[in-house]
Parts: sequence; C-alpha cells; structure tokens
Amino acid sequence: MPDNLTKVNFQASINAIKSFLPDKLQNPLVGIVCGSGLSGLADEFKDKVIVPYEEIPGFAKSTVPGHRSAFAFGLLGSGTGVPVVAMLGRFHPYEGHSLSSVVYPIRVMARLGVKNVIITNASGSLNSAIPVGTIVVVQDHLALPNLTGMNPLLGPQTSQDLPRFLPLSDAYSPTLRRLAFLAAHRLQLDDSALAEGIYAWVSGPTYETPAEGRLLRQAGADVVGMSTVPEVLAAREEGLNVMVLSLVTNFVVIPDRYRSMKEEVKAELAGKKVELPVAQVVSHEEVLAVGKEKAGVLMKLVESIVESI
Ligand SMILES: O=P(O)(O)O[C@@H]1C[C@H](O)[C@@H](CO)O1
Ligand code: HPA
Repeated sequence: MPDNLTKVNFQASINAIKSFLPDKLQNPLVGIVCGSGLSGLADEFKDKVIVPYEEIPGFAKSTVPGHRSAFAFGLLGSGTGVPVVAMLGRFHPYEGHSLSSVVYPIRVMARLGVKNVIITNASGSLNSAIPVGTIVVVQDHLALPNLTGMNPLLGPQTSQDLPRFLPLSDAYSPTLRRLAFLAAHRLQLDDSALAEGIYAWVSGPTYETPAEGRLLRQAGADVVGMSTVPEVLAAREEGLNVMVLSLVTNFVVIPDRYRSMKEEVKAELAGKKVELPVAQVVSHEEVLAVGKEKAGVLMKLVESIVESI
C-alpha cells in the first residue's frame, strides 16, 4: 500500500465497505479495535455483518495468530443497540506494515462516522500491583519509538484539515475513562479487575530483555505492548475520543538482581554443585490463552461502556 494515502483511496475503501452494509449499519458511532486473542469482543453484536479486509481496497492482511482480518459491523447493547464497528485483527509495524497502513483502518472508521474508539490490546505487566488478568484503563503512554522517529504522523499530512502539531496531553479521554469505571461498578466487577496505568509502546516482535523491562518500569510505565499507540495518534488526529483497555497477559521478567556467572564458576571451582539459572520466558501462546479466558469480561465491559456513551 502506498504510504501517501489519498482521498481516492479512502473513497474506494469506504465504497467497498458500504456495499456490504444495510442502512442501519452504514454509520457506526463507536469503533472497537480487538487486541490479540480478543476478536470475541464482537460475539454479542446483533445483525452482524463481516467485511473481510481482503475485500477492501487499501487494506493489508493481519498475519498474527489470534488476529482475524475483518471488520465486524453490528448493533451493540440493549434495545435497538448502538451501531458499532470492530476491527477483528489489527496491523503491527513488526509484521512489515508501514505505519500509515497500521493506522489506515482508524482513519477509515473516522470517515464512516465513528466518534469514539475503544482500543484493546494484550500487554505485559511491569508493575507488581497489576497482576495477570487485570484490565488496565490506560491514562497515558510512553512511546520511545515516537520520540525517536517512528511516528505515524511523520510525513505529508493525510488532509490539510487535520492539525500539523497534535497535542497529546489530552489523548486518553477522561469522559470515556470515567465511563469504564462506572461500567465496572454496574457489572459488579471485583475492585481488582480494573486498574489504571501507563502503556509503553515497543516495536516488537521481540519481548523485552530484563534490562529493557526495568528501563520502562523506571521510566514510569505500568504495562508494555507492541500496538495501540500508532492507532491512538491517528485517532486523535482525526478528532476521535479515545479509550484504551489493556489486558495484562503476562509479567515482564525483571529479576531483582542478576546471578553472577563469575561467582557461580568460582563456587564450582571450589567444589560446590552449581545449577545454571533457567530464565522464565513469555510466549504468544500464553498471551492468547489469557485473552481467551478474559475476553468475556472485556466484552461485557465494552458493551456496558458503549451503552453509556
Ligand atoms: O495486538 P496486541 O497488542 O493485542 O498484541 C500483543 C502484542 C503483540 O502483537 C503480541 C505479543 O504476544 O500480543
Ligand atoms: N511485552 C510486549 N508486548 C506484549 C507483552 C509483553 O510482555 N505481552 C503481550 N504483549
């Protein structure tokens, strides 16, 4: 896909999408991005219509296990329901997609009428007070790639109507974050089910070394993941209200201290029996398993938030 997207691309994408949709689904108000293992968030949509990305000009294909490659349109919530659209699968820069391809679906959703976007992801916890299974309502982000030149808003502007210099001090909507905690209360979720924190974006696809995890923690991040921030930037540029819900799927391994191999060998030479350390490692399978286990709670939460927007 070309990096400089034009209005023609948008129109072609939108025409293709709309050709699948009945009138009542043509203008969704809320967009939902499903993170790793979280495509089940669309299971409750009424009158659901699936639009595969491969049918939409300008769209890439998601290659990550646990990510489908389609939009789901439908009505969510009680009564007639709110028209919504969910991305069943997203694009990550580590798959080889350009940053403009990664955020293209967000820009398309904005042009379909979406005003509020709920972005979900799977993340690793850097904070011992935020255990696996917690849903973190993101307050702010820390994006080293953005600060060092990997920013989806770099380059010619998608439209002259959009701001050139985008402020990010208000990126995570207080209105939507409030609705998340009120929804958790309505659903009688345990107090520990929902936490707040700062999301660090890394490019991946490698998980962090212990030293990198420690750096991010010391810099103030609570969770770390490989997505979301480019989408947040594009959504804010498009004028959307943004909420991010991050499901903690694993702890980032950060030992209090390193075992010294030099000391181990000295001990061995002195006749002591030495066992080499076996590092704990994280896997994408673990990430998907927690996503599967918690998708139901996240789905109820998203539904309740959408009803109250
Ligand atoms: O798309 P998300 O951010 O939910 O997926 C996370 C980050 C990586 O893509 C993957 C690593 O396990 O899960
Ligand atoms: N690090 C980065 N991204 C992730 C992690 C992690 O530990 N878990 C899920 N996505």
